Amino acid sequence: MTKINKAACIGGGVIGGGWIARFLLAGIDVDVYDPHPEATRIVGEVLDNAEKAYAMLTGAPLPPRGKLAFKETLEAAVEGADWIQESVPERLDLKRNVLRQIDAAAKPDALIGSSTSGLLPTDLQRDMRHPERLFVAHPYNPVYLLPLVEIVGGEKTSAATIKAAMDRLPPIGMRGVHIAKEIEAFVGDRLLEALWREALWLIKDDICTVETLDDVIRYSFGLRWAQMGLFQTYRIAGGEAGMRHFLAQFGPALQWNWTKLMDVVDLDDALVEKIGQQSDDQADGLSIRELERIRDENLVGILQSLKGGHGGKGWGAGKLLKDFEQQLWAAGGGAKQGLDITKPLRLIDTKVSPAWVDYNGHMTEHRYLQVFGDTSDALLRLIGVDLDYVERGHSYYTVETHIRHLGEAKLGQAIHSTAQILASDEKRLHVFHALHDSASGEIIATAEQMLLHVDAKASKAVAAPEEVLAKLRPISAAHAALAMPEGAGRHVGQKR
Ligand SMILES: NC(=O)C1=CN([C@@H]2O[C@H](COP(=O)(O)OP(=O)(O)OC[C@H]3O[C@@H](n4cnc5c(N)ncnc54)[C@H](O)[C@@H]3O)[C@@H](O)[C@H]2O)C=CC1
Ligand SMILES: C[N+](C)(C)CC(=O)CC(=O)[O-]
Repeated sequence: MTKINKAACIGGGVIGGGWIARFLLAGIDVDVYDPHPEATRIVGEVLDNAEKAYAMLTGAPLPPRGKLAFKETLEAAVEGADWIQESVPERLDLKRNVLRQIDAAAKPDALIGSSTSGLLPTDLQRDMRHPERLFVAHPYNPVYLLPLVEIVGGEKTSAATIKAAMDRLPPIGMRGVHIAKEIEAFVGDRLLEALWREALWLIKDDICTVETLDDVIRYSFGLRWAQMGLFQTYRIAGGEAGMRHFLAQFGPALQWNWTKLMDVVDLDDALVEKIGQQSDDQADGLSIRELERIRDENLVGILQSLKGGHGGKGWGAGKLLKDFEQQLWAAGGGAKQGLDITKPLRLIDTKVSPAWVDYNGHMTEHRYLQVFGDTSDALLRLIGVDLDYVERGHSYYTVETHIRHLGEAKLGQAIHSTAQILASDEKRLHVFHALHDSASGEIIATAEQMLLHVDAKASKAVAAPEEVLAKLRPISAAHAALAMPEGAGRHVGQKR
C-alpha cells in the first residue's frame, strides 16, 4: 500500500475540514489554504469533534497526529504535497481557477482530487496543463468517519492516477470506489438527489413535516442501508426466491404514479421558510456542533456494531474499520519496540471518551477491563502474539482478573496504562497492570491478570513455542528485579 506523506487542503469548510481531520488523524502533515478569516477556528472545531469521535471509535494506537499549518497562499500550501484536495464552493468557474493554480504550483507527481459533489472531471480539468493527475474524490460528510470516496476520472485523467488514488485511501481508513464512467453527481448523489427531490415535494404538498419524513427514514430503511445496500436488502425482501421474485413482484410498481421525480420543486421563499422553520423545531435548540457530536457518537456506535458483524469477521464499513485497526496495531506495535524493559511498560495512551462515561459522570466499570484487556493485548504483541499468530491457531486467554478502583477518570481525561510481568513460564503469564492519570501520574486503578497460552482449536492450555518464549523471557527477567507492586496478590475480602 502506498502512503500519502504530505497533504494539502484547499478550502477548509465542512468538507475541507473533514479531509483535514482525516489526514491529520492518520498521521499525515497537512497544509491548508482558505482565505476565510475564521478558517483556523472552523477547522479547529471540526478537528476537535473528529478527535472525540476517534477516541471512541478505536482503541488501536493511532499514529502521532500530523502537523497542521495554515498558509497565506495556495502556492505555499501545495508545495511538496503528494495529495492535494480541492474543497472550495461548488462553482465551476471558481473550481477551474483554483485547479489551474494548484496545477501550476504542485510538484509533478502530485495527485489532485476534487471534492465536487457533481461537476464532471472533464469540465474541471479543462484549463490544467497536467490534467492527467486530476480526478474527483467525492467524500461523504463527516469525512473523518464515513469511509467512502467516489473516484471519478475525466477524459484526460490517466489510469495510473486513478490507481494511485485508490491505493492511497486504505492507509487513511477510507474505501475508494472507482466509478466506471463520468456522469453528473456520480452514483451517491444521483441517489440522494432523487430522494431529496421527492422529499421536498412531500413537504411542499403537506403530506408530512420534515420531522416525520426523517422518522420514516431513520426508523426503517435508514437502519437497513447502513449494513446492506439497496440490492442486497431487496434480495432478502424477495423471500426464498430472492431477487428475481422481488423484481417480478415489485418491478411493475415502478410504472405506477409513485414519484414526482422529474418535476423539480420550486424552492421559493415560502417553501424555504416552511422547511427552515420545521427544521428549527426539529433541532429543539441543539446547535449544529451539538448535532454533529450526536451524529458522530451514533455513527461510531454503528461502525463498532458492524465491526462485530458476520460472526466477528466484520461486515461492510465495519470490516473496513477492522482492517484499518489491524494496520494501526501492526504499526503501533512496532513503535512500542523501543520500550525500556527495566520498568513497567507504558503500553496504552488514550482519553476517556463520552461513550465510556456512566451516570456518575466518570469512566464506567467495564471500560477499565477494556483498557486493561487492551494493555494485555499490547504486551502480547510485543512477544509476537499478534493477529497473524492468533489466525495460525494459538493465543493467550485470560483466566482470572482482579481490578481495584483507586481514583476516578473523568470525561476527556488523558490516561495511560503500564504492565509489569510478575511471573511467567511456558504456559502462564502473570501480569500486573496500572492505569494512570497522565497529567499527575497518579494510579487510578490496577488489574492483576493470569493468562494461559492455548491451542485455540483444541481449547486447551499448551506450552508457548520457543519463538514467543524467547521474546517473553528478557522482559520477565528484567521485571523480576522490580519491587512487587503495591496491591499485587490482593483479593476481595473482609476481616471477620
Ligand atoms: N457539504 C457537503 O455535504 C458536501 C460537500 N461536498 C463538496 O465539497 C466542496 C466544498 O463544500 P463545503 O465544504 O460544503 O463548502 P463550505 O462552504 O463549507 O466550504 C468551502 C470553503 O472554501 C473556502 N474557499 C472559497 N474560495 C476559496 C479559494 N479560492 N481558495 C481556497 N478556499 C476557498 C471558503 O472560505 C470555505 O471555507 C464542494 O465542491 C461540495 O460540493 C462534497 C461532499 C459533501
Ligand atoms: C448535498 N451534497 C450534494 C453536497 C451531499 C454530498 O455530496 C454527499 C453527502 O455527504 O451527502
